[in-house]
Amino acid sequence: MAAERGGTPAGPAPAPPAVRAEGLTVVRGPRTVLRGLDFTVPRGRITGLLGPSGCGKSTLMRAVAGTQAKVTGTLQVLGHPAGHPALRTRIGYVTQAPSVFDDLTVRQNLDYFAAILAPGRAASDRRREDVTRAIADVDLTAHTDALAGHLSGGQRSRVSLAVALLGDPELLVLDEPTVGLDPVLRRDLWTLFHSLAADRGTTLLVSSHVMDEAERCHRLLLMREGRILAQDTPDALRTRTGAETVEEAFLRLVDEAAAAARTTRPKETAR
Ligand SMILES: Nc1ncnc2c1ncn2[C@@H]1O[C@H](COP(=O)(O)OP(=O)(O)OP(=O)(O)O)[C@@H](O)[C@H]1O
Repeated sequence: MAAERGGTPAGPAPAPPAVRAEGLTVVRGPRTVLRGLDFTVPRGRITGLLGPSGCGKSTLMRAVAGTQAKVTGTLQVLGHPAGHPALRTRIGYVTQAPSVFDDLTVRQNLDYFAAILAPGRAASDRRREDVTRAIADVDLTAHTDALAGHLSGGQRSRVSLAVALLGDPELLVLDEPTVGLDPVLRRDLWTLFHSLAADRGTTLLVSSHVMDEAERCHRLLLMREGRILAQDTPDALRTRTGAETVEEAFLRLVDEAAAAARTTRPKETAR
């Protein structure tokens, strides 16, 4: 089990979060897509980013991965400002669109990216081990020599995930990794995510718009219309709202937010 960094002999001090955002705001085109978000992502845990389509999940992930323009506010990632060059090899980011070469096999795709991460003849044994392990991690060993262009959509996204796992990143940012997968593969991927967190100490930020995946996360960021509605464990969210499921808790929080907006609006317009 990976040790949490930052412990002291007097007692374990809580490790600083992997991601800390304060007043995070993103403008895309004419729209303010993220509106002053404050949140943290704890290290070595799985944080689920959940909310309806279009609420800003991908934009938030792009900001954390350092690929989003027009980001303001504070966004610290693994102790650096998001997008810092020192973060390039420490973050694995998988977008919704698989980025693989269709005319290469699964192994050739991974060999290519492994050679960028660890170039040179001296690293060739390590590269071979890393590639074989990453292919096994995503359950594609039977397809090692298949052309990526001949794989299904779900298999191609798993090749992208394997590429992200190659460098053993400290932070994995996964945008809807289970979309289009059958229930068995979804379960297997969640098992992999839990073993990455428990055995390798990896921090995972995983988005989904399927609320039943919320139960598989250690912690949740619930989003709606560019804002964070709540951040807590699934248990705490259910207890706080008196709901039986995270989906029901989400709906109650939406109603609470709408009621709060109704009570503040007359005062604002009365000025
Ligand atoms: N390139 C762009 N220019 C302008 N607005 C954009 C652009 N891309 C996304 N948006 C807007 O930003 C908002 C958030 O989009 P985003 O893709 O982050 O949402 P999401 O929660 O990830 O959605 P989904 O679950 O459907 O992927 C949406 O309202 C979308 O219309």
